[in-house]
Amino acid sequence: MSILEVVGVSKLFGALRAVDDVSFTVEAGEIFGIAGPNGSGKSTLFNTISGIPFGPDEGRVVFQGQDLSRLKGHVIARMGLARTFQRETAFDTLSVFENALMGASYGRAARGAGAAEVTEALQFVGFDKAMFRRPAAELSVYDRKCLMLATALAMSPRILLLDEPASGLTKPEIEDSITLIRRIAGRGITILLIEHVLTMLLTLSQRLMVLNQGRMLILGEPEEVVRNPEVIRAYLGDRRRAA
Ligand SMILES: Nc1ncnc2c1ncn2[C@@H]1O[C@H](COP(=O)(O)OP(=O)(O)OP(=O)(O)O)[C@@H](O)[C@H]1O
Repeated sequence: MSILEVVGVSKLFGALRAVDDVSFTVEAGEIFGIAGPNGSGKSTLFNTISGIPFGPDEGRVVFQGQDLSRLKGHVIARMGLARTFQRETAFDTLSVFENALMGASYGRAARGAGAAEVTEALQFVGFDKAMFRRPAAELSVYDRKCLMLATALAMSPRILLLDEPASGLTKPEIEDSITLIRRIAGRGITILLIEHVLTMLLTLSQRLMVLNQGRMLILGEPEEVVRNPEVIRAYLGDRRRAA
């Protein structure tokens, strides 16, 4: 059985169908890539799946056999579906540790887990204990992204939605992120990956879906998808901005 089924999902903002009748399934343990030009509906799709901040207007999202479509974001998180955001979100005045603890209290770890899970998640993404007390405001862009990842991992998710983890990173940092995401997948966590950086998408994704104007253009083997002339012309032609 697929771990995630997205069935005819749409999200409307007034007359705009930001996500328009999108359907796909994700298998347990898969890294599933999502590409598409700016404004094609990628982040809105993540919103509708995670319930943060809203679910779909039409269609269904089924996670491990359960329909998420009408559930609140925190309920979905506690079921084991976590996400990160395009912009690094952190409470600047809180410490690195306190930020990740917030994640643990929002997600699955709230059911009896705490400091141990947070410590493990922070160390897993590369923070040593000396960093735990630093305010998030002092972190570099890369470290803020790592903190967002650790916060999500502290929820003990079964599936993780990553929204542009490589944006704003240098080439070596992108390489480090690729390694880290691989290690996360190695823990058995299924990953949905929105990214513009093709090197990351092609290195990590087992399948790649391209959205355009809210609709699925193509879904398939990544190397074939990015060679598809229609994809190159319409969506990826000016996106090869990664090194
Ligand atoms: N809360 C909102 N209210 C109104 N329109 C919105 C809202 N959120 C997104 N949109 C619109 O929905 C469309 C899809 O936006 P979305 O952010 O999902 O695209 P994206 O593919 O993630 O883009 P990018 O690659 O730039 O992050 C865009 O036209 C956007 O302006």
